[in-house]
Amino acid sequence: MTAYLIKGVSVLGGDPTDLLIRDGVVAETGPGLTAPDATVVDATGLVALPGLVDLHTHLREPGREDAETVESGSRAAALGGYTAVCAMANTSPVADTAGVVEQVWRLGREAGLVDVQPIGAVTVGLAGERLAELGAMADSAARVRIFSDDGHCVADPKLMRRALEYVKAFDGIIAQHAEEPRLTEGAQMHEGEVSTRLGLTGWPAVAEEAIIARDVLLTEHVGGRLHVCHVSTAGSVEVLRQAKARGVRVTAEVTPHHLLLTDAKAESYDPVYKVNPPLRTATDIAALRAALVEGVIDIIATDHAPHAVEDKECEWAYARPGMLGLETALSIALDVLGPEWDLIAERMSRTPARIAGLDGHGLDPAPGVPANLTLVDPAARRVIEPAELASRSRNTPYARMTLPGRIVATFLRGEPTVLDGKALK
Ligand SMILES: NC(=O)N[C@@H](CC(=O)O)C(=O)O
Ligand SMILES: [Zn+2]
Ligand SMILES: [Zn+2]
Repeated sequence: MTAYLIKGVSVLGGDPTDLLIRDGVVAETGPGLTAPDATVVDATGLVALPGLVDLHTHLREPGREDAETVESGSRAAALGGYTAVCAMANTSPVADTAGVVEQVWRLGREAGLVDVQPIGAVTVGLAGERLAELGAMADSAARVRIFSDDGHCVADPKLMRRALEYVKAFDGIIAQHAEEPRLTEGAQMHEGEVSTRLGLTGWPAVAEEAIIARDVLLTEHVGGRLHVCHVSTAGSVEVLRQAKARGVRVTAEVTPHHLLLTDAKAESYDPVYKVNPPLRTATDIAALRAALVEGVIDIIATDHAPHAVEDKECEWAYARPGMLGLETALSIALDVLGPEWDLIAERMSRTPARIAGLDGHGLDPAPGVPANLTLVDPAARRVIEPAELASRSRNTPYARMTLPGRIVATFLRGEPTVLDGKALK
């Protein structure tokens, strides 16, 4: 195994120092290190962060390998500074058995670019009718601990209660896509002034808030663990604030796009802006940003949702919801939060690693710690070119935008997956 000597790097914004990486771990830190056998990486001006961890990624394999594969999504993740991603279960076939989650887990190991931790479905086929084999997925080689019907809401309160109860046996988490289905029938975008003007059917904020409120109460009742996916409204933040004040075991994520883009984007009728939950208002964005800083929202998760051209470049009403996220998330976080490196590490690495129970991830570089880390050039600015993304899909909402920050290198257990901004596999 090659040793790497990273010279002149700022760990989380601190004074320049050196990091020696050997045998998969950070062997030594401090200024002026030497190691004749090591490959030197000049990291002058770069910031080292613990490798990013995404709790919410769609990799599309098995079933839609034209949109993304475990390998292409892993490469996009590594280029985005990630060392671990949790793969959502809405594949085809659905990841609702030990066999499918083990397949995804194995494909992740073979790609070897990030740790791929499969999420299991809550219900068979995401149909919301009966519980999937949660125990078998937990006992499988993939050791599933997070279960989600993401893409669909577990709308039946009795099923949701049983799922929360069942996974307590192994300290599992139910990650909910909070969308009351009856309140969002035919919905195309956020229900508000813009939807009224455009004449598009609205997806009201209360459809999200009502499910979060219900699930928080169910979680409190059974003493389980709930994670709320892609929180998008100011009202949801208030529900979460109250729940946390009462000590309910609930965590929540916000996506980069919900921190930056508003429903006004729908005025273009460009389906690249169609997403679930929909882009909301500037008031919601302000509340989400404040909640993220405060910790009412625990993490940033990408909800990276690749879609093939024919599913996205069509009329708004027929387009699938979802947008790419892995290769731009850190830039959006820098744009929204500024160079608050400790906060970024907390919300994009340490806390998601802790929630998902990913040992060896989310740890600041220090002697003896597994070398899962990423090097960022905070001074760089880059223009997003969809054709240059590693994802198999092109549905980024940031096309031709200039964004701050560039991932220069990513290390997974001491081996570079990205160097000089290029993926090594
Ligand atoms: N976010 C989306 O708009 N789409 C996701 C599903 C989901 O996260 O709900 C997808 O799988 O495409
Ligand atoms: Zn969802
Ligand atoms: Zn999703």
